[in-house]
Amino acid sequence: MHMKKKVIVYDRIEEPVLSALQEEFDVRIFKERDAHDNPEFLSFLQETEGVIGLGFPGQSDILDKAPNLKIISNVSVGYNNLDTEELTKRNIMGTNTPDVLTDTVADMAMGLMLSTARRMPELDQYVKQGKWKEAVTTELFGVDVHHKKLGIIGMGRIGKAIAQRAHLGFNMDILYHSRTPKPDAEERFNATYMNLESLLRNSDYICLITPLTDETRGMIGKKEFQLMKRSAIFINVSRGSTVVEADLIEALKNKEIAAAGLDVYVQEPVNPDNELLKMKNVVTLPHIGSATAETEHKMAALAAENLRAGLNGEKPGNLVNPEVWKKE
Ligand SMILES: NC(=O)c1ccc[n+]([C@@H]2O[C@H](COP(=O)([O-])OP(=O)(O)OC[C@H]3O[C@@H](n4cnc5c(N)ncnc54)[C@H](O)[C@@H]3O)[C@@H](O)[C@H]2O)c1
Ligand SMILES: O=C(O)[C@H](O)CO
Repeated sequence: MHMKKKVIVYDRIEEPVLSALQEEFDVRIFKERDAHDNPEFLSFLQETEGVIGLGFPGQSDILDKAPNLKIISNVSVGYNNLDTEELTKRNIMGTNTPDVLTDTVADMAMGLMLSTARRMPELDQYVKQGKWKEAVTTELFGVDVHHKKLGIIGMGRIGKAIAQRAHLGFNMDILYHSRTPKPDAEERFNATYMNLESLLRNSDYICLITPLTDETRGMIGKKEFQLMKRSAIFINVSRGSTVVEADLIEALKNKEIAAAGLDVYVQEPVNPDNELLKMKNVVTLPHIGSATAETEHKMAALAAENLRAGLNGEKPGNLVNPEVWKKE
């Protein structure tokens, strides 16, 4: 009898993609808490050929326990959960889901910027508590977004989609810092390339949207917050660990910056005792940049396509370690 290949769905994958995978493969769903010592997880992992999901810890200690693994298909564009060198060494493919989420994340970055600047969550509470009159006071007025300077750190797919919205929709001046200059962004959004220090000094809004790598880990800390304007509003939609969170808390407490809008945290789910959650000038979201019904579906479908290709001996469209692919 033909044996179905074993596949782990890690954390979750949306329907109807899950049902389709269950038809084709021997699927088992595991959650983050299982990754460490659940004997059922460890025994299934021994025989697993493919993993699909969110944030599977693709590091050597887990890979040692997965001798048959061929592919880890992330349902995310970020792949900081994967040790790509280690995967390549072991001939394991890693894939991600770029492009399909770009506009959704950029919409959310603009939403965070607007809601932080115009204090929307705070005002929402006043209205719902019947305190309309108390809400309409100069102390609770926000600041303008339009015609201000937006500094984008990481002018990639999402960075450019943010620049498009901010420049064409809100008449913002775009400053940016990236590994290399992006002539297309300069042409389309009149964006100005700057070193990090100049960007931090000159921006009214700073939006961080780089991947998390060895280079970007902690790239915004005490020194960087001190360079920002006291009126600056800081938005992080990248990964929590691109920022030194303790330094962000200090900068907000000491009024070195005005406010922050955050979708990501060093620890997720964020610890309820985290001081950021107690600050009125911080708008928080639970890492939902790409989480709309439409985009979740597109990401799940693309990740399943990558998984199928990898398990059928074809080259997946979104390899994050392309050097692993060798034609026989
Ligand atoms: N909050 C969310 O829900 C959410 C959703 C999607 C993506 N993300 C994050 O956004 C990241 C970017 O996604 P993308 O599709 O735009 O990726 P991308 O690869 O198209 O763009 C990343 C950009 O960052 C730049 N960069 C890399 N290292 C840098 C450094 N050291 N200094 C300055 N710039 C640097 C690159 O040059 C590139 O232009 C993802 O890796 C992920 O971590 C978060
Ligand atoms: O990287 C991404 O796609 C999102 O942050 C979901 O993890």
